[in-house]
Amino acid sequence: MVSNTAAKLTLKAENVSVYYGPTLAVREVYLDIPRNQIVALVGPSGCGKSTILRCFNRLNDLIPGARVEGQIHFDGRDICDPRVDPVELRRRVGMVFQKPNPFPKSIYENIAFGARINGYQGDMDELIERSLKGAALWDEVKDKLKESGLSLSGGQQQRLCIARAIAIEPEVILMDEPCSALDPISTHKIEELMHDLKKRYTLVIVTHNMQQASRVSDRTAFFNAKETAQGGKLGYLVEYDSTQRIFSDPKEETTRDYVSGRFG
Ligand SMILES: Nc1ncnc2c1ncn2[C@@H]1O[C@H](COP(=O)(O)OP(=O)(O)OP(=O)(O)O)[C@@H](O)[C@H]1O
Repeated sequence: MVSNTAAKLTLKAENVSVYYGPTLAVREVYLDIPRNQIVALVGPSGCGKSTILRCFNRLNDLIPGARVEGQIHFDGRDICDPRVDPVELRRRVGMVFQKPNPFPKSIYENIAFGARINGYQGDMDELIERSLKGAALWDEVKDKLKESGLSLSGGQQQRLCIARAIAIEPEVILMDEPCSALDPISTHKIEELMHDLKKRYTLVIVTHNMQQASRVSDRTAFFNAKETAQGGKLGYLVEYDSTQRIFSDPKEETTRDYVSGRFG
């Protein structure tokens, strides 16, 4: 029988270490990602946040020489198992990147394209409308669906990428610094959208913005890195707890210093 706690978990990283070639980049990470929550990964540059994020949908597979050790449980399976189909995994665990990256196609096609590839057979117009509404973009684009996705503002493009991600009905959405290329108003819109999205999805976000982490996330993982003898950096997870605890009463002094802006 699955325990209550396990039933509420979406993803669970167990003793995950990632190498790039011979170099260990981040070591021995344990992280539980609860369903319908937002988890923020924070920490100074090079501590391995993006590397860990990419483990959750096996995007590191696409980096030559990258190797992941340990286990990541998703829906009762270890997704690091080579028998798991990474394409199907990425349908269920979608990704939104730092720089908005719409396809050079119409707004409509930006969403229809992925849906078709994933075998969507329903009413495409209805899917486009539902996805754009889900990404809080419909009202702004409903009269120009045939225009290029690239004609939109940066913030609108990022919401188009979110619409594209949710059109294929993932369970988890990974976001790697989704607002770092956006102005404060667009950032605010995306943050509001995240609150809305977590009713249906589980979100894991990497952010350098401590205020953003404290505003949007339920749980925060603080990573740090130490210098290695070879002059590189080795990332590790310092502390993972409710966001409220990490920002008000963390266990570790380095966490307190980082979230209050004293280093990094
Ligand atoms: N494709 C790659 N090839 C080789 N090394 C890499 C690659 N991607 C990341 N690394 C190394 O892995 C370590 C962790 O990088 P990562 O980008 O995950 O950190 P991060 O915390 O997300 O950093 P930032 O906040 O600057 O984006 C760094 O030392 C980085 O140089």
